Amino acid sequence: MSAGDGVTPVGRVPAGPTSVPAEPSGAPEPPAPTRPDAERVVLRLARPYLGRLLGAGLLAAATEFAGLALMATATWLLMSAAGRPPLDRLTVAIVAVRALAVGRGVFRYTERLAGHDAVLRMITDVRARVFAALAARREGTDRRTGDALSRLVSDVEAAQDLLLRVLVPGSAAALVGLLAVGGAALISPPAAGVLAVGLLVAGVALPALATRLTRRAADEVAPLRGALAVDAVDLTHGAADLAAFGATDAALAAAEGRAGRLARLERRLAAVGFAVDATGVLVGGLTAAAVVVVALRAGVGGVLVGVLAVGTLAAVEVALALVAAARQRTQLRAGLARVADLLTEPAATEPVGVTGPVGVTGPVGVTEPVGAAGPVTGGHDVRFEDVTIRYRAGAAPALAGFDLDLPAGCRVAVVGPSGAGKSTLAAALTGAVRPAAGRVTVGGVPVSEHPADRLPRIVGGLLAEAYVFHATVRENLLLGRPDAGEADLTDAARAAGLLDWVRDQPEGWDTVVGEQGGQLSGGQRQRLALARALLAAPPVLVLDEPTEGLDPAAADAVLDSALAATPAGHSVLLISHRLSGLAGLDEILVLEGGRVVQRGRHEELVARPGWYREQWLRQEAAERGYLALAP
Ligand SMILES: Nc1ncnc2c1ncn2[C@@H]1O[C@H](COP(=O)(O)OP(=O)(O)OP(=O)(O)O)[C@@H](O)[C@H]1O
Repeated sequence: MSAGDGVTPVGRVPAGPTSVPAEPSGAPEPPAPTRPDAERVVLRLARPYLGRLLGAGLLAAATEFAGLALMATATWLLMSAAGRPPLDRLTVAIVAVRALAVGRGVFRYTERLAGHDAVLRMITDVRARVFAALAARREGTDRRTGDALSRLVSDVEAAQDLLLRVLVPGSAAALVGLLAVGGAALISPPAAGVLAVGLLVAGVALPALATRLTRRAADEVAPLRGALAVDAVDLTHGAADLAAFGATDAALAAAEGRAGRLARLERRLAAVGFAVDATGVLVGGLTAAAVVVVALRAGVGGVLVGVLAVGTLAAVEVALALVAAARQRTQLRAGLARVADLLTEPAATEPVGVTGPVGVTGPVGVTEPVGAAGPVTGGHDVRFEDVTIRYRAGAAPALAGFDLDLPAGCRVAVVGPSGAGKSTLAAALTGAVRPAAGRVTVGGVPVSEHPADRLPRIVGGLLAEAYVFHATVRENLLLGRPDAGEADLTDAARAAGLLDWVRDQPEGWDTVVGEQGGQLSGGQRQRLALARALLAAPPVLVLDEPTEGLDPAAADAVLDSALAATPAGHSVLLISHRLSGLAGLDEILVLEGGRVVQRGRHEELVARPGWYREQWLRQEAAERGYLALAP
């Protein structure tokens, strides 16, 4: 990314109705530009399972061939039996029919087993990589939850279908087609020539036609499905706000519009599919008729003509599997392109720990952070050098020429009005946004060069809009440090002012907090997120508005105890609106419009005219008034 390019942080979702009701904002992405190499990217991941896939392909070919041979042998048997020959002349054919009928079932079963075994192994790997890429994505993304979900589920299934529904049956059909022509040539070379033409029409021309007719519509389907997944998330999570603003109908109408378009596209795809299938049946019939005429003219005997006719019908049917494969391939293109895009993004999104356990699911489905194998110890100096961050090209920078030295063990607060750039600072430190100019280093190494699974163990804490999982209090806390014991949980909860509440709950640590902590008050949710950050205790602890939602007295107490609970030698970067409780910090920076306008210790700043002093006096007066009114 060049300096000045817009940077979009990870995990920040444009809030509220902005993204929902208006048709243009929620409109589906334009069809993904097709990547010619998308299939290659996905197939590269299948390499370790090539042997298994090859086996599945051969078994699929054996299944189809057994079916074809069964039809041909059964026809020969029936027609020969009509002439009442001695039974011993039919014995071999009778045994062959039985063997082929049983063999076909066995081949089909083992093919499914081998194919699914290979593909499910591969898909686990692909899903882990896609998940890791989504999780490790540090910049350039404003992907929405629903879209990410859609990538993780349906797009990844495209990779599975590419192998199971396109490559395996497609190559089996091609192989069996060749064998059928070879077999027919043994009876009558001219008839084999006609069969070859019929198979080329069914297996090459028709698939090409199907691809041509459905490509455009198919390319629109995947982004539309992604947009609908986003709609589903917005409509459920934003239901209360939409209702409050009377925007429910508009949002529903927009979503219905997209659903209608998707249905129309799918209908069109189905109609073209039926037409092509019908043409395929016609091609089969015409080819069989032509084979019969040519074979009769070539003087082939009656029984063998019958065998050729039925064999032709069966062979064309096998070749028509290529039409289905082509159709499927067309429909998979957009999904595959989206997966390939994600898997080939530049280094910053390099898959995290794909060789190890990625996103290990905990006891009730809370996903542990990658690499959260215990706290990292040791000093980690943080330095911002002339850092400029711009979210959109041409827009005013969120941070401009920002410098900060945060030696290991130092405690610094960043304060300032709303929109000053405080959270952007934290995002730059955690690698969620990348500076357009300047650099941010931790332990002397630029943030972007830290391995993605290591940085969160050095820098972390309570970030803006911390997520609370639909799990128990214990599980939410253990996310911070999976190996924490009961005493650690108690200490962290006490420091965050959550312990009394936990002890009051009948289920204690096992109290389920609801989706996004919906069964907690705003303050309890904040304390829970703070306790988790304190439990994680990274060497560089970022606390973005740790006391938001707490009343002044509780906020002071929680901030004091949280700072006291931070181990000596660990640095703290505290971001706050409130100026109370900052007296013990080593330095306070006042940000305005992305620039540092004041810096110093609390007692220096309150003594100087400026934003800090004004704000301090205002907050003091307001809080004194609040406390005076409080019962
Ligand atoms: N994801 C984003 N996309 C575009 N602009 C953004 C994004 N996040 C923040 N900004 C802009 O960057 C500027 C700084 O925002 P930031 O969230 O860092 O401010 P803040 O000081 O933390 O504000 P607050 O105290 O209200 O949380 C603001 O002008 C904001 O509109």
